[in-house]
Amino acid sequence: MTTKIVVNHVQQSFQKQAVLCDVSLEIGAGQIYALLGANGAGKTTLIRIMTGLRSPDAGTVVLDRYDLRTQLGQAQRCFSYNGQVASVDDVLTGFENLVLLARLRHVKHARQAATELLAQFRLSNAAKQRVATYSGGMRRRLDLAMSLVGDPEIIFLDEPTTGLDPTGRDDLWRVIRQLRQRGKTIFLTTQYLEEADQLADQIGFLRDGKIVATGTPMEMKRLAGSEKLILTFATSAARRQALEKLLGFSPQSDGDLNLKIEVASSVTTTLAVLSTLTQCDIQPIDFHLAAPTLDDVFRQLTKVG
Ligand SMILES: Nc1ncnc2c1ncn2[C@@H]1O[C@H](COP(=O)(O)OP(=O)(O)OP(=O)(O)O)[C@@H](O)[C@H]1O
Repeated sequence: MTTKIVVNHVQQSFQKQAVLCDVSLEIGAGQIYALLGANGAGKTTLIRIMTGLRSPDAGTVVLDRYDLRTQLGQAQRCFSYNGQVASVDDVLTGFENLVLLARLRHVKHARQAATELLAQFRLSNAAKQRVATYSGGMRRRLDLAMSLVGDPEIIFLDEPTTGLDPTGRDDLWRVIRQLRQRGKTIFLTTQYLEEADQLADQIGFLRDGKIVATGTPMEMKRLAGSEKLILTFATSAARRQALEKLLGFSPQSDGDLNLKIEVASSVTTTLAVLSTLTQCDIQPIDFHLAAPTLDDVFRQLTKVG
């Protein structure tokens, strides 16, 4: 796989306060990379550096083979940046916004390109409406459509679904997945674990100015440990009794009525646990397997760090 984005040992401080200490990452062509981090972790700072809007104190960024320090002009032609603040003009219609930008970017057949983008983002019916009348979700979709004018290879999205309702968010996720299917390379920042889980091929956790963990959503979840078998009992007395009988499985109490058991091999352990309980005539009223979530990874990273 060709590498599209390389960030090498980037550092950035503001008033002697280090925000990015040493950030390196690589993203392959056609991949979605989600950078996760809490408020103020430095996500926007990194995206601004990766798009040439800010020069870092140290380190380099290469986009599609172009080093931003020396080839910013060439690099700018291959990416688009969609920031947290919408870049659309309220007074113009959706169509006019797109045509204007297409002409500024010297796109041939600007009107046709605008019409196609409106259709792709399910905005054809609103094409002739002023943007001031659009809902938040429609504005965000138009904003994303704007960032695709000129058909860039690399797309940067800074917290793309912040402020959207669940329908607007699902819409945007669908569009982002379609872009990936068309071979676009996407770097997005998010505070939402679920968003990273749903969209990303690679996830990076930014904390204390560093990427403290990186991997696929599956690898990240493995970092949080194995699956857990959750057993629920009708009374706390039954739960206590079960706890004594299951000591060999290292059960942990989880609330008043639940027991939690880590299972390396889910089927074998679940069968063994249930068979032990049956032999002792103890019946749980419910049981289920819980896969680790990215929340667990966050907790794990906080514990380790
Ligand atoms: N131009 C600047 N001058 C001084 N401090 C700055 C500047 N830009 C960012 N910072 C500081 O750097 C830190 C990281 O900010 P940044 O906006 O990159 O975080 P973020 O992870 O994007 O946060 P959020 O999720 O809230 O958008 C913050 O403490 C912020 O106040």
